Amino acid sequence: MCISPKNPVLFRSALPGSLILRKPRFPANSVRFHRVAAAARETAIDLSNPEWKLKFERDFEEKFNIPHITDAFPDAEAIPSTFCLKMRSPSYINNKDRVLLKVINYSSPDSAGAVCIDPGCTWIEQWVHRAGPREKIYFRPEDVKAAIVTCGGLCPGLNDVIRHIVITLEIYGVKNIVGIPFGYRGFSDKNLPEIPLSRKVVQNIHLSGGSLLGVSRGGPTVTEIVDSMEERGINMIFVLGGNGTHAGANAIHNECLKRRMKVAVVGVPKTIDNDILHMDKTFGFDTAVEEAQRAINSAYIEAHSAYHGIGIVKLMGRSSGFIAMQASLASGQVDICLIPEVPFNLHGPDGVLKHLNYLIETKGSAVVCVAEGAGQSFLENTNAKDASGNKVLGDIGVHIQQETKKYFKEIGVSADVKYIDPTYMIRAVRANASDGILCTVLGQNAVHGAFAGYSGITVGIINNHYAYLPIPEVIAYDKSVDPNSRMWHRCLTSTGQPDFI
Ligand SMILES: Nc1ncnc2c1ncn2[C@@H]1O[C@H](COP(=O)(O)OP(=O)(O)O)[C@@H](O)[C@H]1O
Ligand SMILES: O=P(O)(O)OC[C@H]1O[C@](O)(COP(=O)(O)O)[C@@H](O)[C@@H]1O
Ligand SMILES: [Mg+2]
Repeated sequence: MCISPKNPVLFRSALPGSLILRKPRFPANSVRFHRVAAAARETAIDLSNPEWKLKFERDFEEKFNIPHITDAFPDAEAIPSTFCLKMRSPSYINNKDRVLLKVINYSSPDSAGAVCIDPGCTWIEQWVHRAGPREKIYFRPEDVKAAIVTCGGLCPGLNDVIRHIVITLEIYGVKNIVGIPFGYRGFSDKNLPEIPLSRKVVQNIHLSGGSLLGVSRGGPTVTEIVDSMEERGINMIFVLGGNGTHAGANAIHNECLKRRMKVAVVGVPKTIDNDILHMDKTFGFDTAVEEAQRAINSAYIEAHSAYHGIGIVKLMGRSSGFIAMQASLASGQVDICLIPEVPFNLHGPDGVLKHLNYLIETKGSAVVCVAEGAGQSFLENTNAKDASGNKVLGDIGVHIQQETKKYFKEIGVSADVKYIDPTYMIRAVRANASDGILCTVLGQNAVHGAFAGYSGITVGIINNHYAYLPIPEVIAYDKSVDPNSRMWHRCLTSTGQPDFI
């Protein structure tokens, strides 16, 4: 039966024979109204003002405006673009071109996944800046010293992005291109020399995973980084990293402005967790999902071939379960998908373990896919942080494995439990074809953005189009799986799992 948001929910638990009355854990209406209220609050919209829609759209345009060199240097000279292709002259993007951020016109807040500004769910246009080459540029290629730095954890596609930044810079005519070794650390560690980059150096780097430049967490302060940039004469910097790296990039941009340095700081979002706001996806995510399927398939084969086999796979996702959700959906072999956004119990009548027993009784085997950030409340909180200040997580995969073994022993049912942790294997692979294309376009657009004179921006794919966004807007908070979204519900449809609360 269908779940009505208006009533308590009657639905059949996956446990045999039990028809139970439950309140929906995510009462759709209240969540949606909460979202309406939150959106209105966030934008300080006075809905009683008849002009509120116009005002919202104007405020949005302002918020998503992308900082330009001329904001601080009104006299900065614009010259005709030096970006030229051998075969033909390129077509340019007009600075006024925009990409629509939200493309669904929800007719009511009850509509699945609806995010509304007002209770009537009025259609509001939210436009962001279109990425690509501009006719006028604000840097003379011969005056440019461009640097590339890759920070945070590894991610498939880093080399592809580096490669295309270098190739595109050369097409503009830049000769002085360097890589900063091992993330922000390379700015302060005197034992780590710059890596000279050219088309020749980067020609084949996309054929392997990892980063040609190396990565790191932690490192120097923003002041030290900008001191070092000043010393080295860097006036264009491409920063590849996640939310932490982008917070750093934005601080670098602000510090450069404070020092009146004419520098373009451009980010390219990198995280297999896919937790960056507003974009369809970040590069490396598709590859990670594809690779994760291999681990899930192995867990399935192991579980399916064993008597009462249970396969458990842990996938990355510090605070968001995108990889676990998408890999579960893609594989079609997962019975239970656990993500940080959706609380669950292991024990008790509605817990995961009881359901595992049901699966063993009915199917003979089961596969669990768990995101690393899920179920952290079951584990000891050590308060430990990594060098970047990220919380060090406990191993939920090991915990579920141990609890599963214990549980089946206690109830006297034999169970053959296998645990696979493929996390670092997934991160280290080279980008697949779709990520390869994404990386190519992002790398090229990062260079176009810098030459166009933008700074403090990042580049992303939005509704299949490429856009520039101001950094603060993409890192305001971590993007996470919406438990009310169609995608999570599709995942639940695929696994057939009940609520574990
Ligand atoms: N709020 C911040 N301000 C400035 N730099 C930051 C900030 N957060 C993280 N960083 C720096 O960014 C780099 C990468 O951050 P990290 O969180 O490890 O990875 P990611 O960028 O993938 O989220 C590290 O060198 C870290 O010191
Ligand atoms: O062992 P490391 O290098 O700290 O990486 C672990 C983390 O890297 C990630 O894959 C991605 O994190 P970043 O986006 O911060 O690089 C997380 O899912 C995971 O918690
Ligand atoms: Mg991060």
